[in-house]
Amino acid sequence: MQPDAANAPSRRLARVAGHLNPQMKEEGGAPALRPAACRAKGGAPGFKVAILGAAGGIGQPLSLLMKTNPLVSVLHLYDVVNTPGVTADISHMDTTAVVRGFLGAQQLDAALTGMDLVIIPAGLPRKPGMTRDDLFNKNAGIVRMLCEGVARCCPNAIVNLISNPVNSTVPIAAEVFKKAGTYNPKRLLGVTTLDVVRANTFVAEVLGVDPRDVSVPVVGGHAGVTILPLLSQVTPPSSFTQEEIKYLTNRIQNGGTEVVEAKAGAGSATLSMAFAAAKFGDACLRAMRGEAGIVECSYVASEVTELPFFASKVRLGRSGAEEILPLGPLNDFERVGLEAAKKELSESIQKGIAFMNK
Ligand SMILES: NC(=O)C1=CN([C@@H]2O[C@H](COP(=O)(O)OP(=O)(O)OC[C@H]3O[C@@H](n4cnc5c(N)ncnc54)[C@H](O)[C@@H]3O)[C@@H](O)[C@H]2O)C=CC1
Ligand SMILES: O=C([O-])CC(=O)C(=O)O
Repeated sequence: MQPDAANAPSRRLARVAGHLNPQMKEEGGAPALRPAACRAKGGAPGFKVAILGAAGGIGQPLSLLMKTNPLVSVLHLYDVVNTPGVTADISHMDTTAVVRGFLGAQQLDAALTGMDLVIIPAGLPRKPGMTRDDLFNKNAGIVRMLCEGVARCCPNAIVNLISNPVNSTVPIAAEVFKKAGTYNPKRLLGVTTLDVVRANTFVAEVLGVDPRDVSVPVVGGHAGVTILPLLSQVTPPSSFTQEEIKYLTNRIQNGGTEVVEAKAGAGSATLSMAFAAAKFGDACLRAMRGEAGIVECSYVASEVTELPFFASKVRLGRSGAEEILPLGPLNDFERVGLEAAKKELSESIQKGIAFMNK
């Protein structure tokens, strides 16, 4: 080898070094790679996904799981703390997605620009003794600010909203998008997948079968009595005693509280939630790619009941929630549950809308 050649900077290394994110370095963070220059070689281009609240209890394992998703080509990790470390760590995983970190409000727009899917687990979690609604005062403002960013920078992105109280934060997000003139109800999806994941698990335990073979529709909303599992519609078709129905309904409705109490002040469900959000995010991406027949439960703008938002089965497509499926036949127990769910949901929806219009 010529001495000159040995001393010349490697073109390949220069390419990587040249793509350090100077903003992250200025703020004392670890360097990150610019996505545009670092597209996966050979594979399909994939989707650009942002996670807002990526350094949190849900955000970190969710970032890890989305980094393993082959449909993701670029993964933007945004938070107001700790993204340099999380980004450096996750970026070393030898999977396709290129990871880039963004820290603090001044980098929100850069995090969101060009995104196809935005997943939002930012906000405070519950402690024992709190309801999800007790999080409203803190999380409403966070969701508003982040959704204003979505409206500015990626108005056509599909949004998966996790931050609690979901029953109110989804209406808040809808109002933000309406005010910005970017609202498309198909693109705003409240994540209730954890309720379905729990329902599948608990029902499978009772039936003594593999939870992967069980599918329980869970409708209504995402808090207490608004979480309404439709055990009469479980697949494969299964019958339950009245005692089993009461036990399962109660356990599914209070699954979040079960975890909050077990964690005894250290937060709420994070790992199972990350699993559920990754599952739902993957379903959205597959639908956006054109895969047909993808049906998931989600809390969306809806005409299934008289309420403006309701969780039910939705058919996902290229543009998000393309069809809201009807509830199907309910038994007497479920009809009573539906009335209780609607009463509480109505108040939570109004609270969200009022927050945006005060
Ligand atoms: N939809 C659902 O099924 C579930 C929802 N949740 C909700 O998800 C939320 C997050 O829970 P955890 O991850 O356990 O909380 P966490 O406190 O561990 O993480 C939240 C993260 O959000 C970040 N954050 C705060 N303000 C922000 C802002 N303005 N912009 C960007 N990031 C910001 C924090 O810095 C933190 O890293 C909570 O509201 C919780 O109630 C939790 C479990 C299930
Ligand atoms: O219970 C909480 O506060 C978190 C949550 O939404 C859940 O685990 O379902």
